[in-house]
Amino acid sequence: MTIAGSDSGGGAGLQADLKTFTSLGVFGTVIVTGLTAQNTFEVTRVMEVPPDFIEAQFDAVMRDLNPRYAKTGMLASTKVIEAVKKKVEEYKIDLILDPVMVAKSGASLVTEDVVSSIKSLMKDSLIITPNKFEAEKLLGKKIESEEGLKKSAKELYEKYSVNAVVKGGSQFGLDYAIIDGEELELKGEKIETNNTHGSGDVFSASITAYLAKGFKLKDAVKKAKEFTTFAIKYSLNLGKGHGPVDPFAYPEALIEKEIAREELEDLLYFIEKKEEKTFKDLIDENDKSNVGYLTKYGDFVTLAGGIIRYLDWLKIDGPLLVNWKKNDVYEALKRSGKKIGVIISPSDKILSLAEENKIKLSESGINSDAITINGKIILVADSVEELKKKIEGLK
Ligand SMILES: Cc1ncc(COP(=O)(O)O)c(N)n1
Repeated sequence: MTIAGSDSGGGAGLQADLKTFTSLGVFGTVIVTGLTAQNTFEVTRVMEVPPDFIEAQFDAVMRDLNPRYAKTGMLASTKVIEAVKKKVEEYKIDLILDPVMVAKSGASLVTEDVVSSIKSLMKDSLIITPNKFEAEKLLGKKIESEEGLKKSAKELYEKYSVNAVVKGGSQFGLDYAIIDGEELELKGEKIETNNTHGSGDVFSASITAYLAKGFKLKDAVKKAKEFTTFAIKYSLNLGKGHGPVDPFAYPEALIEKEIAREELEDLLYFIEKKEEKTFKDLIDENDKSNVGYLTKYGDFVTLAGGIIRYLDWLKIDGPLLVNWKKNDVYEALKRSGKKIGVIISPSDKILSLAEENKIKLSESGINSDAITINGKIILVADSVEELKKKIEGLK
């Protein structure tokens, strides 16, 4: 469950939470605490949901769907926090408290000073996930170094008897957690991007989802860090301000691998059944893994054996492998920015097509149909259909 505000821009708030839950295969329920008129660079208005209506939402959800874990997002005022506190205690919900105060755009999301009421909610929480700025507010002091960040997690843990993960953001490039007294340093790949709108929401929502899936808190936090890093790595360049992170990047990468598999199977069937004659002389027996597909998430799918000659036939020598070995096909796809490729031996036909400018052959891969690497030619395309046409053109 998420207890959060709506972001009209779609990148943060309950929208980010629900996308995260869905991406991780968890069904999400929603207690809307407020509405924001917001985009990637500004929050023009915040409207609170009346506390009795917040309570009514809790009652409706808990009477029927009864989620065990909930995360908080924007809790705009003391009244809102009090209503949430009452219901979280009544229903004994395990709370992941994300003390959201300011949007990435710099605009305040709370209509008054809510620090002291957030502190009272901390006591009801399983874990809190402040960023550096929020931790400073909660502790009433500045965090200026990595050491200070580490200390702040410890202080929150000791002072409020609550597990804490303090997010260092791009300033520190790492997060510190104290969970059941144990220190944990969370370091992800450093990603240079301004598009981080919603990153905090995705982190707390993914902790919640992993807990709901049965992971222990420490593992849920570690996995959430990976999930969030991926969402930031493939964030979307939308809007004029901080573009949104993409919680769908994770399942999309898995789907892309499956599409790669299907596309390769389609290509191989085509070569085996329809273009055996064209291809027979173009296949070099010594080339293994001579077909491949590069997804937009950087996964390279290939065949262990590739297309081979067996007696008088062409045969497909599986199995399909992901990120097993990066070879000349991978290199050609990287250079050209294309998706699918196959290695062929230089033939008179392809060389004359290149001379006539019917096929663009290059080493650099720029705007090319085929790339030359180590004396080989890799025919590349954006889709299997396009590659089939290119293969037909080699007759
Ligand atoms: C409704 C709502 N909830 C949370 C955030 C925080 O997200 P961010 O800090 O990434 O802007 C937000 N901007 N809007």
